[in-house]
Amino acid sequence: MPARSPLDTERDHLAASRAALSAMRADAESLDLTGVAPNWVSAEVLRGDIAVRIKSLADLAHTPLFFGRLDYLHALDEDDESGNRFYIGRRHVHDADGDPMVIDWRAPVSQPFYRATKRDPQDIALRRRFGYDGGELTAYEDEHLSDLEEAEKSSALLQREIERPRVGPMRDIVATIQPEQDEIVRAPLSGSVCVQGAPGTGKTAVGLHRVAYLLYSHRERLARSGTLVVGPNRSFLRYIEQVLPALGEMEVKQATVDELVAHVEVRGTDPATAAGIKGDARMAEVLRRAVRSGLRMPSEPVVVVRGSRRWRVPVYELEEIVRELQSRDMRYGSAREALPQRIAHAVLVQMERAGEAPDDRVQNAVARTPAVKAAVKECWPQVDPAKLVLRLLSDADFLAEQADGILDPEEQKAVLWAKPPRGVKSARWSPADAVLIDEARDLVERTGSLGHVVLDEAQDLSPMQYRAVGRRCSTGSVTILGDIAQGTTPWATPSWAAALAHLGKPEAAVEELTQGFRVPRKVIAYASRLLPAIAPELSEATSIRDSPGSLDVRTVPAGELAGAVAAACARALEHEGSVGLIAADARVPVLARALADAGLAHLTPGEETSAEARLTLVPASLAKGLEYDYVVLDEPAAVVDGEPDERTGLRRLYVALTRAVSGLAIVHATELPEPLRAPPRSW
Ligand SMILES: Nc1ncnc2c1ncn2[C@@H]1O[C@H](COP(=O)(O)OP(=O)(O)OP(=O)(O)O)[C@@H](O)[C@H]1O
Repeated sequence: MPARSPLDTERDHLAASRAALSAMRADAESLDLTGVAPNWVSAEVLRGDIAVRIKSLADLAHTPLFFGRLDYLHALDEDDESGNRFYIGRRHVHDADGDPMVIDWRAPVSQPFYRATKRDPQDIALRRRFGYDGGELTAYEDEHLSDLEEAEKSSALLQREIERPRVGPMRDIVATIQPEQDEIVRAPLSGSVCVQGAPGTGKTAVGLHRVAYLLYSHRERLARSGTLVVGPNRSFLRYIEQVLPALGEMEVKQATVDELVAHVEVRGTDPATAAGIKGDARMAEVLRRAVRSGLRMPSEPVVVVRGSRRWRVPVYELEEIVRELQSRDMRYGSAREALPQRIAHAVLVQMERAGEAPDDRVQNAVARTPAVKAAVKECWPQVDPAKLVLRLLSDADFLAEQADGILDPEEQKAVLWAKPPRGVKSARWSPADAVLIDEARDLVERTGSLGHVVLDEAQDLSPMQYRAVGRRCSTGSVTILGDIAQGTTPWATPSWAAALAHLGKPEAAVEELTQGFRVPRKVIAYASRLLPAIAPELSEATSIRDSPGSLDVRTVPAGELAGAVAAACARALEHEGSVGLIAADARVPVLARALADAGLAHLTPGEETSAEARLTLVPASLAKGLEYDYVVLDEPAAVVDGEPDERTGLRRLYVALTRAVSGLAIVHATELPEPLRAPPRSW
């Protein structure tokens, strides 16, 4: 028999691991729950858990079960049967004896796969990467990390994975997480991390893998407290939603900031000035005052009648109770709940002095008497957060009182409704109003905190929005991902220090990612010409992609623009992979018609690209976070003009210029914005 090649041996291990995974699944499916759970509720919960486990044990034919191997120089544990060789994959697989066949990428033993270098081999003799074609193992590549003779070389498999055309939703990157990314992924749960990174440096990917890592390392704690990924809009969330399930994590919630604060129906918008003021952190103080504006000192004593006796709590004593509650760092609603008990306690003290021995039940009964209730209503009225904000935005005198010394008269005028609505239901609430209501709610009743929140495209939030996200992780931690240069709201944060302060996590470490995985060299160099105008403090991203990429800039006569753009899309579609046509929002209808005239069907963002439908028409306002193999960019000057000021316009353009994985074609009739006028460098 001919000797088996190393590749054959690895394929044997793959086949054996697959068989072991099927056995694990069969085991889970055959679990008999009869008599295990004490009641039907627990039985249902258990059944649900098992269904999730069965699903997570599915063997996805096209997803490699392992993508790497580590041979340690020394066995990690003398008694450990598994020795010093580990296969690294998306999930743990063990054989019938419980011995590991594949180790989860998140386990501590897997860490050197991502971090070990020749300079710091971390006790690794061999790191092997596997190449697959579909589900088939076709290649491997070795690095002998402890062999100083072996020259360091860049990995062709890694490069191939990074250059692979992208169709469909975002994929995981477990096989190729880079050392600087891995440090963020595996940062401890207790600390909050803020990542500044140029376009395509893997911020979103890193954030999602971090959640998966934290869930693995702190499963029970986070299962109880919950985890959440916050993204800029639904189409973005749809683009990333399959990454965590592919990593075996089905329970992570996703939401936009607007969805987090959806206490009222949002049907309106604000002019930029009003939105800016409503999003300003000073509004938190205005609301704090407004919530407390109904507090009054008691005007009459409380008289409680029980049997033949009357008990009287004098005004000065009631005042003391109210003052004491006011001085405490308590939510308005909790203090309101405590007040009747405090008054009842004062009655109880009198009863005890008179020789009675009342117990808790008596105190509760006294707290519920009409006299006590009336006093509470007078001194500490109930606050409905939406009604309060409604009043603040419609009643000029009330606003003036609450905003005195905080907002100047011009600012007050800007936030007041021109025509006050009749009630909460009929009001045309804007997104910024909903955030104000959320703040007011939190002043009344504490918002529950999750264990960990990932906030993506964080540069665009207003201070009030940061506060809304911050209270959802007040006792947990947060991963903040963003790029100051891509801030396109009028209130985009000027610095991460400011954002972190509003989030309530000023101590978070700020890390920077600079290696770009998406945008080819030629394209990122061209886009980076905008940096001095939009974020002079940031350094240009480097591209770790080998290919320089293609960059084509064409000028056409104004009357021919839409047709030339459609033709550029047709040319892009000749290549493999996805195509995104990005244009100023206002130009989308014209271009939709031009595509139809050219016989090109198109999708809208959020609709999944597939081998048959590969062209998406993307309004510039929705391009953030997305990527396409080929991008056709329509009329850059229109993208800039679509924004209220030039800096925001150039930032929007920077986002549009940095969505391409392989090639970018720019078609324009109007002169290009100044930094882009000189022709691109040839490579
Ligand atoms: N280590 C890696 N290996 C392979 N691909 C990677 C790696 N890191 C990132 N990528 C890929 O690079 C692309 C860009 O990543 P991602 O969208 O996370 O970047 P980003 O920094 O969030 O970009 P943007 O600022 O534009 O939102 C994605 O296709 C991602 O899968």
